[in-house]
Amino acid sequence: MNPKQLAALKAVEYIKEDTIVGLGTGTTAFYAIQKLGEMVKEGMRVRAVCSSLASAKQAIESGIPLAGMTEITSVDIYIDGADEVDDQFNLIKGGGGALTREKILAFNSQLFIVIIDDSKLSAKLGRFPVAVETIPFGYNFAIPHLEALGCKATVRQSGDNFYKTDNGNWIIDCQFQTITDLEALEGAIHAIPGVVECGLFPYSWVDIVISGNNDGTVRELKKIS
Ligand SMILES: O=C(CO)[C@H](O)[C@H](O)COP(=O)(O)O
Repeated sequence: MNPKQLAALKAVEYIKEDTIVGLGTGTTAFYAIQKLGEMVKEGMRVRAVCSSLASAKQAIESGIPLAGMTEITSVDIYIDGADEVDDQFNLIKGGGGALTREKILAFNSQLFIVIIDDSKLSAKLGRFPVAVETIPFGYNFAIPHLEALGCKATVRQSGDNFYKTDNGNWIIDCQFQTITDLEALEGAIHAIPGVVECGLFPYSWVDIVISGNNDGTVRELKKIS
């Protein structure tokens, strides 16, 4: 079994009967959705909210009922991958472009479980670019302000076009050096008009990180504070 699948299978053990489950996006979350689909087929009663149209499609095809968005204001558990995780559990997410919906679910979850493989671990964040979602009108205005914060900013492409998020927006990938103060950087990015959200997730939102390894082991990490 690959390390992402190991982490995902461990995480779904936390899902309880009759709960609202937030389902993330990406190749690691894929395995969690797949397993939850099997659990539902075996009789488990849950309803899901997904952080992307792709994950919602997979959930529906796997037989997982979706919750109506007008019915819920929080989720019991949210399981999702990450692109980079530091010692304190600060995260960079958004490699799959779903950061805004992911952030809404993470912020509004009772239990946020991050599933990764060991290659995602860093002592300090900064290896992976920070995705910044902007409305199309604002993206080009935002670039110099983002670069003034110390990054190299690149608009994400999909073939010959700009990559379009599920919210109809563009993404600017911002490659920083080491990120020393996540909250200050997040605040500065949010202050730029036209920015919808960015892929920085503070440690205080994260409850559990589960990481799989190529050697077939999986572990729950301890937060270093
Ligand atoms: O943030 C994300 C999508 O927006 C993903 O969780 C992140 O990119 C990790 O993806 P993967 O599990 O495929 O490595």
